[in-house]
Amino acid sequence: MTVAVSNLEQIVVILWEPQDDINIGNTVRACKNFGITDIRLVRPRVADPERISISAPKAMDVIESMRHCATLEEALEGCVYALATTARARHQEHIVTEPRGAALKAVEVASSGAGKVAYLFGREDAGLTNEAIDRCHSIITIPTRPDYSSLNLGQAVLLNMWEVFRVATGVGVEEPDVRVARPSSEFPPANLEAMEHMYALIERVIGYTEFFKTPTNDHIMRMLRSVLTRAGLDRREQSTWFGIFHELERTLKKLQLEESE
Ligand SMILES: C[S@@+](CC[C@H](N)C(=O)[O-])C[C@H]1O[C@@H](n2cnc3c(N)ncnc32)[C@H](O)[C@@H]1O
Repeated sequence: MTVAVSNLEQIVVILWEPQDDINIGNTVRACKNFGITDIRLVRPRVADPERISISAPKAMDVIESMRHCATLEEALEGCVYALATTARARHQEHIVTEPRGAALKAVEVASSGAGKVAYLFGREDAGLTNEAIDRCHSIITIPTRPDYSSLNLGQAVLLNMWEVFRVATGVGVEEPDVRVARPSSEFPPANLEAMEHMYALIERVIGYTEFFKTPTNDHIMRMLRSVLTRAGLDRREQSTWFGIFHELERTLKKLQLEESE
C-alpha cells in the first residue's frame, strides 16, 4: 500500500523534557509507523540513541535526526500552529478538542503551505507547563474514564499520530461497506461461546457426509466462519441455525444407527 506523505512532513512532534529513553523510543516508533519524521526534544533528561532504539528498532534514521532544543521557542521554529496535549483541561480559554478533531485542523494547516504544525507532549511526571500550553492554539485531551485519564507518553503520541495519518492519507476512514450493512436487530448479538458450539456442530454434521475431502477441515470451516461472522447473527438467528443443525445431526445419527442394524 502506498500513501501520500507530503502533509506528514509538515507535522512536528515535540517532547517537553522527556525523562525516559523508553518513552522517547515509543514516540519514535509511533511517529515512524505513521510517517512523521520531525521529532524535537526540549531539554531531555536522557536521550541515548542505543537505548531509544530498543523500543524503536530499525528507526535509527529518525533517532539520529531528532533535534535537541534548549527552549520551546527553538523547538517551535518553522511552526505556524501548535497543539498542546494534556489529560487535564486546565485552560478554559483554550479550544479543547480530541485527537480526531485536532488532526483535521492540523492537516488542514499543514496542507496550506503556511508552515509546520507542532504537537506538544509533556514530561512523564508533570505534563506540560502552563507557559508551554499558553504558546499553543488549542488543547487536545484524549477522552478516557475521568478517574484514570493519564496515558503513557508514547501511547498519547501514538493515538494522535494515528489520527493525523488517517486524515492526511485517507487510509482507514472509508465509509462502512453498505453491502454488509444490515438493519439493526431487536435481539442482542450472538454469544461467542454459542457460536463456537455451533461451528463444532456444523463441522460434525458435515462430517457425516463425504464433503470433507482433505485431511483437515480447516479451510472449509474458516470459510464458513467468515461467512457467518460477516452475517453478524443475533441471538435468535444463531439459535435457529443451531436448532437446524442439531436436528440434522439427530436425523443423521438415527439413519446411521438404522443402517448398522
Ligand atoms: C504521563 S502523561 C503526564 C501526566 C502528568 N502527571 C500530568 O498531570 O499531566 C505524559 C504526557 O502524555 C500526554 N497525555 C497523557 N494522557 C493524555 C490524555 N488523556 N490526553 C491528552 N494527552 C495525554 C500529555 O502530553 C502528557 O503531558
